[in-house]
Amino acid sequence: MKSIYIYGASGHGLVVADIAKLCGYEKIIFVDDGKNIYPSFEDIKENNHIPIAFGVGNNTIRSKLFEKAKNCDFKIVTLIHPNSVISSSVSIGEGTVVMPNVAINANAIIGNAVILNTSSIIEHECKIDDYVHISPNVALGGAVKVGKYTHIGIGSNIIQCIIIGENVIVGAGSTVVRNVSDFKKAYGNPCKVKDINE
Ligand SMILES: CC(=O)SCCNC(=O)CCNC(=O)[C@H](O)C(C)(C)COP(=O)(O)OP(=O)(O)OC[C@H]1O[C@@H](n2cnc3c(N)ncnc32)[C@H](O)[C@@H]1OP(=O)(O)O
Repeated sequence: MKSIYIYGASGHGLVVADIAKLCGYEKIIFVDDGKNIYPSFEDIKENNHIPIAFGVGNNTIRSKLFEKAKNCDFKIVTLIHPNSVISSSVSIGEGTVVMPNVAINANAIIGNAVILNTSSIIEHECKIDDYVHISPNVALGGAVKVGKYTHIGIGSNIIQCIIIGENVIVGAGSTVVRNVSDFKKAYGNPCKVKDINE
């Protein structure tokens, strides 16, 4: 029986587990360091013959789980929902999850442990760095760049060629028409930009 660990038994983890099943994994084993009903990473770390994927939506936490699994030589799985549409020229990193109805167009580059959530559109030549979360119904125009740890909120639109830095949050339903630098929060239409802790 084909087994997989899903590290993080959150609501997001449930969605990841559904995709894993559609990708042919018959036995889902949740791993969670904070919930006693599941084994912790410490319990499973010697069993690195079973592949692993990540079920945590928080970008910083997901990056730490990814590094832990990598350091213990786990095979890190990239899960792609069969109802996504992906150009053959796209590259997708390890530990990334592509959810239903996602479209990724020509020459886009997607990093490690990224979440491309339901119905997001990643246009041609976009570059999405590691540990990014692109929420449901987001549209990125052509050649948009998104830096590490950034979260693009649900239903946002980003026009072509925009550069969004690292550790940025783009608020739900925002329209981004100018570049956004690192550690900013940007929301509204057109979005206003503030320091992340403002
Ligand atoms: C499957 C999934 O669930 S995926 C997850 C999807 N989740 C998201 O996309 C959430 C994205 N996060 C947001 O949009 C948040 O509201 C943030 C990060 C933009 C702002 O959060 P905070 O800094 O905590 O702002 P806060 O809630 O205090 O609101 C501050 C002001 O901004 C306004 N505001 C907050 N978010 C937005 C937004 N997305 N667009 C426009 N205005 C907003 C508030 O109404 C408030 O206005 P007021 O001062 O006039 O009352």
